[in-house]
Amino acid sequence: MNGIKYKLKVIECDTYESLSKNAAMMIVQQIAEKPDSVLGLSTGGTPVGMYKELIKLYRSNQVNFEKVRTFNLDEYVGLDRYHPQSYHQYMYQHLFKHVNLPENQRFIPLGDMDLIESEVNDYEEKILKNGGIDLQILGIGENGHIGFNEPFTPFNQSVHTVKLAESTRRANAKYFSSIEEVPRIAITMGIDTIMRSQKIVLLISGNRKKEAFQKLMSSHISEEFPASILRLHRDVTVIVDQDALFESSNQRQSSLLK
Ligand SMILES: O=P(O)(O)OC[C@H]1O[C@](O)(CO)[C@@H](O)[C@@H]1O
Repeated sequence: MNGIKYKLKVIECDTYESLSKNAAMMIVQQIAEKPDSVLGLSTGGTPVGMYKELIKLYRSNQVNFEKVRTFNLDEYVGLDRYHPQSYHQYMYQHLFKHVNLPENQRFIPLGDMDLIESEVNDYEEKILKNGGIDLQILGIGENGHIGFNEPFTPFNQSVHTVKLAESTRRANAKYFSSIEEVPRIAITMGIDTIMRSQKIVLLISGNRKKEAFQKLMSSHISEEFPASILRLHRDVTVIVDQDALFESSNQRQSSLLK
């Protein structure tokens, strides 16, 4: 990072389907250019459509994962890899079981409580040993978190454990039977790990993310809003759908008409 603020490239999509297709195509293009690419992957609701598109593209022979390596951003601490809400299971269900990505080329941090201390160092080291991330896919939390880097996480952190914000636990409670079941701690790539990726693609979808998108575009950089650091990365593409745009197309239309 050299302190220079870069312009974020923004792709506005009419629908979530179009956002998902655009994101999947960026991955396909990356793998076409570099078949042994290292991809950084994210979970949550937003990239589900992107994974569906990737599977379709794989089935129609438009992408080959044979040499690809993947590193996921984060995992809950306290859920083992077989827990249905673990990100290990998420990745298996939404992508890995459908494509030809060899098992020993997929990496997700381990959330097992007894392994967590060594995992923090091991995971960062594995990313470095694989040459770093070529293309990192990100989602964003309503509070601006990327990975599980909650507001006020120091920008210079590598892989670490984090106490989840209550708002994040509430947002993710829909995947569990009750909020009490949502883990309180997670392991995540740090902001520094993310910023070392060659390219970053940030997906922003839905009404709930309007404010986050607006703050991101305001260009003020602060640890209070973790995603604001992306301004200091030279190659970030934000793919946003209509629902998350802070001005609805009607509003834009009427301001054009004035
Ligand atoms: O897409 P969602 O479900 O809103 O999640 C937003 C972000 O929060 C996380 O679930 C926490 O890491 C990310 O994986 C995701 O990018």
